[in-house]
Amino acid sequence: MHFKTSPVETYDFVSWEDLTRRTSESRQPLVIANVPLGPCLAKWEPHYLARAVGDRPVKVHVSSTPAMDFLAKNFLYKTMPFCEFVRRIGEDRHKEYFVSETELYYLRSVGSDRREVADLQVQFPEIAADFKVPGFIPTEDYFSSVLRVGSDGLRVWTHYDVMDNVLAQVHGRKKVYLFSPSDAPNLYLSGDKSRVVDLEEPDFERFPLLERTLRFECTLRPGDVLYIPALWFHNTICIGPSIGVNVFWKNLPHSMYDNSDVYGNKDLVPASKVYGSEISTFKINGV
Ligand SMILES: O=C(O)CCC(=O)C(=O)O
Ligand SMILES: [Fe+2]
Repeated sequence: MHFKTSPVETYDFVSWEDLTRRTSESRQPLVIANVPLGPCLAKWEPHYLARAVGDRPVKVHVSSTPAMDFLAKNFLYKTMPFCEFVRRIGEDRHKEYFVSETELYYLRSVGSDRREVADLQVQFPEIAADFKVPGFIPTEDYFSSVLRVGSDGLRVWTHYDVMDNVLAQVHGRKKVYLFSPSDAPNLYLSGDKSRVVDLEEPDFERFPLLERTLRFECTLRPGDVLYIPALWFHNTICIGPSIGVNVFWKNLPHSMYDNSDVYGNKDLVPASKVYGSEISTFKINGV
């Protein structure tokens, strides 16, 4: 058994205007190569980040298996100094560890309390100026900028977000699988997350409807930016220690978004009025 696959369309960066046109016309995922992301492309690697940010504590995901599964909760959240976290990202085996000497780590930066949105300028002022927010995002619609750092092989579960998003790769590579929102009935969803975590060799016996899906795929290299339209499912795998930033923005009228949503993944206001609040309660601690 297998499913159909398709590469994500890829273009070389031309201009921000060109990107505005392409993303608003197609609303399909796109990879844009050679994007001018600023000095981060030359500077960011684990040692540089460790020196620049220092020992400020960060809350990270710690997983004994590469495939993190939000629904099965097969990982822990632990707080450690940022410099210690990026040092461990580069190790195959750890002298000090929480669950196993080969455990993997993942940072999805967050605000300093449950109401603060992730913003590179606020939580990582030492390095924020290195990263140029892609210039086609309307300033008034900008929502958050999220630092994403992960160990080699670390996989983030299949989910969707409710805002448009660009995922910029700065260091290392990242494999990304995507599915259209029209594949939702075939993805065994629980809220905004899929029970199917392994999309490389999925269990077709357990998830036979997967055969009906079309899996889009791409591998991001430093300087590549992936446009992930709102509601598209995505699943990511770090290839080598990986550093990137994603930026969410409000592509719809702002009154459509839930004001208490700091992750960009709560149902839109009209949807939660239809479904009721119990569905939205799935969505705390999302990515
Ligand atoms: O890059 C990752 O690790 C996850 C990215 C993601 O979920 C997003 O950009 O919305
Ligand atoms: Fe996401």
